[in-house]
Amino acid sequence: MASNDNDASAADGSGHDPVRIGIVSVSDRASRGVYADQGLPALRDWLTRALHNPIAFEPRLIPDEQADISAALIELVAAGCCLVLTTGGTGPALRDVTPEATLAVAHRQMPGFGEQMRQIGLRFVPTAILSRQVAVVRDRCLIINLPGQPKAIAETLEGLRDADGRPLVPGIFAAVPYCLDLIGGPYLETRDAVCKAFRPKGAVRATPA
Ligand SMILES: Nc1ncnc2c1ncn2[C@@H]1O[C@H](COP(=O)(O)OP(=O)(O)OP(=O)(O)O)[C@@H](O)[C@H]1O
Ligand SMILES: Nc1nc2c(c(=O)[nH]1)N[C@H]1C(S)=C(S)[C@@H](COP(=O)(O)O)O[C@H]1N2
Repeated sequence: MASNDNDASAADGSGHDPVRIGIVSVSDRASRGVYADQGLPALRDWLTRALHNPIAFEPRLIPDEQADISAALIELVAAGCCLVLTTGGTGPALRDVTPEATLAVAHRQMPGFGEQMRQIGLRFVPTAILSRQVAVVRDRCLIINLPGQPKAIAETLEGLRDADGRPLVPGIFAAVPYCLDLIGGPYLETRDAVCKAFRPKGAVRATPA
């Protein structure tokens, strides 16, 4: 049974729930300034395009250090984030520890996300099989690992469309709003042109006027 007990009206008067979202870029080189971080802008851009909800972003740029990543995730959940998206550090290299850091703070695992993310990735690159990305729930927050390639962020969230814009492989974000409903989070509303969220009929709320 979906529990939408967070029915607070939006601060912007739009009728959409305001949401706080953690965005975490995990990269040794970007955090040292060797190259400019593209992870946080890509996450911010995609979420802003995809959601009607007013978003307060909580950005973090951190090196591939397991303890630092876990600490950031714990802090973001405690700060009231309903969703945290990480990018980077999911591969098999010895410095890649984002999945371990995420599992260390998990209350529950959500294996379906990892399964689907690798299926999507394989439509773009054969090396998607190397990504160990996971998704977990901590308290009322969903935490999802995305790969580090900046282009992989939209690919994974949005999926793949044919030349006419019809979905070929559903992106994982389609399942995120209903997941948040079920764990007591805010009601996310997506822009269908970017990502059509799926909810069972009984869980769909009337559109704000
Ligand atoms: N935050 C980022 N900003 C820009 N490009 C990135 C970022 N993170 C990763 N990339 C690019 O994607 C590639 C694969 O990402 P991965 O997370 O495996 O990084 P990496 O090779 O471990 O290096 P680093 O942790 O120093 O970014 C990188 O080699 C880099 O070209
Ligand atoms: N959609 C998508 N998934 C992808 C990729 C990509 O380009 N697009 N790159 C893959 C590669 S090359 C690797 S090594 C793994 C792990 O990447 P990470 O260490 O940057 O997280 O993600 C994979 N998943």
